[in-house]
Amino acid sequence: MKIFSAQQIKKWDAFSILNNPISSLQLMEIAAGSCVEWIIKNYDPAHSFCFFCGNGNNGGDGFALARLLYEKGFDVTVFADQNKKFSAEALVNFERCKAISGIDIFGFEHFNDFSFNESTVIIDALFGIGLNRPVEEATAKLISFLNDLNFPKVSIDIPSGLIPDEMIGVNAAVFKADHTLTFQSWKKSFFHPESGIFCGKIQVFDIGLSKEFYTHEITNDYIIDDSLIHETYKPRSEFSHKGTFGKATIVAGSFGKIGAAVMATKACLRSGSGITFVTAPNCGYEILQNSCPEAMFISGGQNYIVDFDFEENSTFGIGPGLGTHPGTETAILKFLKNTIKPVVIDADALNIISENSEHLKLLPKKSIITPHPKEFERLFGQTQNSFERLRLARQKAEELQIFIVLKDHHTQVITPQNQVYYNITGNSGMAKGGSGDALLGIITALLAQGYSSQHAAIFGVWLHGKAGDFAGEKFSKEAMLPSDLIEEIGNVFKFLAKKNPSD
Ligand SMILES: NC(=O)C1=CN([C@@H]2O[C@H](COP(=O)(O)OP(=O)(O)OC[C@H]3O[C@@H](n4cnc5c(N)ncnc54)[C@H](O)[C@@H]3O)[C@@H](O)[C@H]2O)[C@@H](O)CC1
Ligand SMILES: Nc1ncnc2c1ncn2[C@@H]1O[C@H](COP(=O)(O)OP(=O)(O)O)[C@@H](O)[C@H]1O
Ligand SMILES: [K+]
Repeated sequence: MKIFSAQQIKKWDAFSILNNPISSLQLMEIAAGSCVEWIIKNYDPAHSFCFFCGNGNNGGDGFALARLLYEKGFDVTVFADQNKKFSAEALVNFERCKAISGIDIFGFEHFNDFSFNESTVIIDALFGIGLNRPVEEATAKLISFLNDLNFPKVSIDIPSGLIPDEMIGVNAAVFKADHTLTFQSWKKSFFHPESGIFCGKIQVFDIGLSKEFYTHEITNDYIIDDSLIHETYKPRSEFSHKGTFGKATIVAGSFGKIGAAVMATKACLRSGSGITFVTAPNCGYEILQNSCPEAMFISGGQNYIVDFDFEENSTFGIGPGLGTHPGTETAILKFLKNTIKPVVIDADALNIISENSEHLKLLPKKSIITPHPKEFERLFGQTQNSFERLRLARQKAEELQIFIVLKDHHTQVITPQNQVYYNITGNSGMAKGGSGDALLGIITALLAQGYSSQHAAIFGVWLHGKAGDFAGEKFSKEAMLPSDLIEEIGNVFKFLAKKNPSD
């Protein structure tokens, strides 16, 4: 799914109104209607709703929603500033609310002495994607007051105070929602940790904006959604043999970190690799042979790797638990100097590369690197926030002609063509040592099976997150282990096969 900037979403609204038999007011009614449906499913009629509506169209959504909820029998109170000019649509919906005697409307100055009750739900319709300057002090006070209230909080379209495509200012006043009900598409700020933290759970409602605009409007930002994965996933042919699905070699482990090699190798085996090798130091021989009997062991040294062979037909995934011993460093750099085939690189292999910026030039074109934020910083330098980090990653992916998998809650896959694919699978149960090792194994297996670097990276992060979600459901986010995630990879493939109409 494409992601558009706020400016593009506004163009999309305008295009839909101009080219379809629908008015701005009708769109607002549809938007409010979709929120009503969600609210009815999630809150029983004993709840009372307090609306905080601004003067733009986000406020208009709020007034329309307040009226529709009232008509469904809910108790509704509205706060708004009648002294400021409303947008045309907001004014119509404000007047419609005002005409209903059962809806009380108060000025913002009364928020402090209003008595909220136990069943209150706060609806934030102060600002939407039209916010174009910092929130004024009085509104900031209101937002801070609302944030301190211990009631469920729902934002309409975007939490008020967030800027849709950019980093928020230091100490910016932002409404902190439990749920964000957004229209038509995700906004970029939902994905980034500094701003995404304000959104709670996100629901996206299709309000019927023009499909023609969606198809033709150009963007470089995408969500990795189920439909993209279905287009990417290649079911296995029954007329196949182990050679059909490639050779993968995991290069990992050192004394005390053989677990990293085990997890990467297991994830690689579970992700469909035809023939799997693991190059590790001898101290891991028995552990690896016992835990991953399907993989062939190749000795790379005694307690850490000091040498490994370049094998033309194999796809290499290098890094988990290697350590940064000078001997390992020499081996990694020698390997990179001798290979031109794309490789997958993580963890200590990235740390070795980051010691000298010249090493980056050794990365074969179309390689995939999978840094977490700290590894990214070691490789490419410090940035002030995740928006800046992404900008730098775009620049580096293009410069080096590699794919960067920037690991985060919403991992980003950055292509050499300057595209960004945001992942929306995965959960905090994966915030544990070992999850990254599994990701390296998964991506290596996909690359070995003939997926392009782009598809291996995109499919890999989605698969990893989805398996993490399945593991979280089974064991809880607290208790699930990266090993559980690896065991769930099979269920993700079953999920994909079931959704494939040919099966
Ligand atoms: N037909 C449409 O245009 C639709 C619009 N929709 C809603 O409309 C919203 C966008 O509406 P608008 O563009 O009117 O803008 P918003 O309602 O997001 O609010 C911004 C308004 O406040 C002003 N403003 C901006 N920053 C401010 C600040 N810091 N302090 C005080 N005032 C400030 C702006 O000049 C603008 O009038 C969307 O987020 C969505 O909720 C939806 O109803 C879907 C259909
Ligand atoms: N809160 C989270 N939500 C979603 N995914 C997460 C979260 N925390 C971690 N992950 C995922 O888990 C993996 C962790 O990788 P990494 O930090 O390299 O771990 P390690 O090297 O210890 O195995 C990444 O793929 C990351 O996206
Ligand atoms: K809002």
